[in-house]
This record gives sequence, C-alpha cells and structure tokens, in this order.
Amino acid sequence: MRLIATEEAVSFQPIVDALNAHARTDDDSLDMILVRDIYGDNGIRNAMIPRLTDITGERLAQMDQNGIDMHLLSLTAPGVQMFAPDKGTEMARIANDLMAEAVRANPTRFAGLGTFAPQDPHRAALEVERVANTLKLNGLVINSHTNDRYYDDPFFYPVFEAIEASGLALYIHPRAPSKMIDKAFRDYGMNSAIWGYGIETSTNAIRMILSGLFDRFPKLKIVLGHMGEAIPFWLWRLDFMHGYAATAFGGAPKLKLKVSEYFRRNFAITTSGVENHPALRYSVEVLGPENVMWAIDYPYQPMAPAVQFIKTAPFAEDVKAMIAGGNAARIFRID
Ligand SMILES: COc1cc(C(=O)O)cc(C(=O)O)c1
Ligand SMILES: [Mn+2]
Repeated sequence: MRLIATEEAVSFQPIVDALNAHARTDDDSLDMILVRDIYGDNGIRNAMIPRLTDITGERLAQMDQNGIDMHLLSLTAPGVQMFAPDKGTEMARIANDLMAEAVRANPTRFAGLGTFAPQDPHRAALEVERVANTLKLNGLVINSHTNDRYYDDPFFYPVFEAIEASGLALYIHPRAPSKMIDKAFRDYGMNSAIWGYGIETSTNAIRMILSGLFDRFPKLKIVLGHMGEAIPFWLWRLDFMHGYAATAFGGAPKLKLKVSEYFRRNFAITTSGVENHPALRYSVEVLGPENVMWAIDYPYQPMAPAVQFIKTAPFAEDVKAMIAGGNAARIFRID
C-alpha cells in the first residue's frame, strides 16, 4: 500500500525571513499570535522553523523509518497572504521556485503544491499559470481568507478562472479567523488548530458554495484538510436549511445543485490532524472513498501515529489503498 501524505508543511528561508520582519509590524490580525510565536525573535515556537525548512534531513529519515513513500509538500500557513501585494507576489514566486527545485531533486519522495498571492488577483492568476505550465507542480495551496475577504468575493474571480483553467486542485488550508469573525477566537488558544482554523476555513468553503462560485467555475476541485473541516458532518443540515436560505431567509442565490452535491463534486478532503476512525468511516460513507485522502500534517503532527491510524483503518485493502495514496496520486497528478 503506497503511503502519500498530502498536507505536509514546509517553509523556505526567504519566507521565514519575511515573516520574521512581519512579526515586528503592527499587524493586529489573529495570525500574529502564531507568526510571533514561530517566526518572531525569541519566539516560544522558534524550534518549528528548522523542522519546516528541513526537507531531506530529519523529514526524509522519519519517512523512511515509518514506511512513508511520499510527502506532498505545501508552504505552511499563513503563506504569503499577510504581505503587501507586491511583496506577496514576489514571495509566492520565490517559494514556488524553491518548491519546484525540492521536488525535482527527489521526485520519487516529494511532490509539491504551488501558492500565489490573492492580494493581487491578476498577478496571482499569472502565477497559477506558471505553477501549472512551467513549474508543473502537483496542485495549489492557499490559506483561507486574504485580507479578511473570502473566496465568494468577485474580487478573486480572475484567480479562480485561472485555477479552473489550469486543472490543478486547490488545497484551502486554514489560517486564524479573519477580522470578519475573529473576536470570539481571541481567548483560550481558540485562534488556531483547536477550533478557529476549522471554523475559519469551513466558513470560507460554505460561502464559496452558497455564493454560486461552483456554478460559475464548475470544474474547480477544492481540497479541505482536517476531515473536511467537519463540513461532511453538516451536509444533511446544509441541504435542508438551504431550502429556506434560497427563498425566505438569507436571500442566497438559487443554485443548480444541492450544497451536498457541490461538496461531493467539487471537493475532496484529507484526514490531516483527525486520526479518528469513526470520523473517517463516516466521511468515506457520505463522500465516497474516492474523495478522502490520508495526511499527517507534519511537522505539526508526528508521523508514526498517523501511519498507525491509516494502516489500522477499518476498510477493505483496496479502499484503504485509495485513501492512503491512490486518490492523492489521481487528484494531485503524482506518478
Ligand atoms: C501554520 O501553523 C500551524 C500550526 C498548527 C499548530 O498546531 O500549532 C497546526 C497547523 C495545522 O494544523 O496545519 C498549522
Ligand atoms: Mn496543516
């Protein structure tokens, strides 16, 4: 059974340096907790940096120890999205070139996602085309909102037009909740992985669906980590309540399909950071085994327990092989 882990975080020194400088700004977005902890001078989580910038050292050794065939690498959140448009566009280009170099150096062990700076949608569209046609990376990644705007916003249509045309899957990874919702997430560590990441990213995804984005761009393929940010659990209720939202309540536009039909057609999910068999069994049941991929979320999650989770998953061997790597090979064009 081929093991391809699909939400494996990296960073590169130029991005680390830019985030270290950003940590000293007066940016008051909720991501600054993480940016200062990891990238700030004397940050309490500075130790994450060498684990993020390492690709062929400890990471590859642990992959070998755990029998993991490949990591699908992606630039870790918050990516280049906190920078000004010019800086973000430049840093995306640098990160993508370094990602392509890392993949080319070890093509049987690493695949990679390119990123872009939605702050400038037209230049972001050009970078999407470069990732697809020149760098030939395996897909795209972005970290939820950009400048507190979600991807239902027509401001981003030029980017989604390019993403749909590229045929690449777009991994929408979390970041801390936007200023549209962030006040409830400033306590108890709720800004990040324990809760805020999931609410931020699922809210973005649901806004995209309810806005009609997938009627406008029907070939888009979006990937959500963390067991689909819990959206699979809510599909029945979304369909039932959308019946009202499209008429009396929220004035939502009429859609060609049900919410759950968009989720099954235009989305796939990964298991990153949710190593729970009941949640996996439910997700496979409601989405189909072809729409679920295994992930670790390294270095934020350890490798060994994630391998144990997928190896002991309660499925027939052929289904388990789809989840462990077969679906990733198809969705992310991995040979
Ligand atoms: C970008 O920084 C991250 C931090 C953490 C954390 O547990 O602190 C988790 C993730 C993640 O789940 O992807 C990401
Ligand atoms: Mn992650």
